Amino acid sequence: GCSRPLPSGAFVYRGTFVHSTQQTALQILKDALLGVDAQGKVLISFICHKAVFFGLLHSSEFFMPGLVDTHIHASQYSYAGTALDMPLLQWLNAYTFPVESCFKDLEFARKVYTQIVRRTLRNGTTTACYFATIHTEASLLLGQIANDFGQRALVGKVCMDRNDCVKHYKETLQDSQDETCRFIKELLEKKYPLVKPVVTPRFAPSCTGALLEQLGEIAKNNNLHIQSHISETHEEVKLVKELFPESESYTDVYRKHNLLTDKTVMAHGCHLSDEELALFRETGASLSHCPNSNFSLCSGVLNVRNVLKHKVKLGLGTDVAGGYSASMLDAVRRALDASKVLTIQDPKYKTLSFEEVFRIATLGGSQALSLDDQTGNFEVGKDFDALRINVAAEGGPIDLIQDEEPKVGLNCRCACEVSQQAIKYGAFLGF
Ligand SMILES: Nc1nc2[nH]cnc2c(=O)[nH]1
Ligand SMILES: [Zn+2]
Repeated sequence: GCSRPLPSGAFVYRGTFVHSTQQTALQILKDALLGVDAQGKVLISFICHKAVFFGLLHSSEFFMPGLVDTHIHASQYSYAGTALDMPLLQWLNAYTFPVESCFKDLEFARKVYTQIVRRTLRNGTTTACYFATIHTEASLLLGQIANDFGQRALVGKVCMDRNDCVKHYKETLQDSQDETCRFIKELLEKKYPLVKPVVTPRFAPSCTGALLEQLGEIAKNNNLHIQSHISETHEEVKLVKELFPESESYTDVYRKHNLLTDKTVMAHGCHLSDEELALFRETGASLSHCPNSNFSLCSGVLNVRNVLKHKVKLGLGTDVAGGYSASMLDAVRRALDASKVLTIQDPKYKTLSFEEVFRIATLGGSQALSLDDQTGNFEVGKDFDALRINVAAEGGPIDLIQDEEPKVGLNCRCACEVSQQAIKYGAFLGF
């Protein structure tokens, strides 16, 4: 509070802050104050009016929480925007596995991983949950690059011991298990403050039951995050039914192998049943909605309203390169489009609002990754993990009509103020 003096090294920002809370999908705080301590933690937010030293924002600027990409394949960036002419299972065999096998070459890996970390940061992604490839050394390198650039990241060495089509791009059960343990151990030993390993079975069709079992054990014994894919296409769901006939559902396959925990994030989930969503809710596992990928590969349309109704944690993901854009701003737009498609099909479907999608892209993502004690909004005690947006930046992508003295009756917008229009259109939709 204000009665206590600010600790040394603390800094107070004054200006407009935009973020989400559990109660309010989009809160806009004008002329507010936020204190940050020397460790970068939010110390006070929007209460104290007595502090003296300010970082003063221009009236065309605002702070918002860093965007959280809950699902992105760093290794697929080199062909983003190409090769989207096939459904998922063919696409994996024709393009993805051959490219991912190239990450045996560390110099190629360094080039692509440096580009994707730099690009996602430039797009405002301060937290990313990455798939790498099956290669331990290259996956460790991705962790190092994220750390060097200061991005918060979960990094997964991909595990797969089943692949009939691109035969050289798979591991033995033993190698997958041993290399996963080595990857986890070596990454943790680096003690990167923002980078952690995530146990990463590619998806059920790429893994034997024995491997899924081992990975569930490893995650449990080390209290680690888990990521994979689920129920992205109908064809994939059918394949999982054939490969795991003893399981009641796709979700049951992961649950049986202890891969559904409150630190699990599963990409897609377009075709999950209500019973499966109930399993997500019970276990605390979350979903990553990747609309660009779902449209680009014609996979399906996630019913976000139904996911939220089941109180399943939900974040947004780019899913590069199934999704062609590495920008979370694109994911926000595509999520709105996906919701509108459902409303077109059924006018009774309640379309997601911009505000709700903003929350899913920030706070929702942090909850989906169980990192909401550190990031996602500007609550006291969290890291000050923020983007400073200037809607009137020189050479920026939008135009705000300038009128220093808006005339009553004319619907003029003044660029000198961060209006609702500037936030929605300027910062998210107008690019
Ligand atoms: N979109 C997508 N789905 C997958 N399912 C298994 N692997 C992948 C992948 O690399 N991309
Ligand atoms: Zn994916």
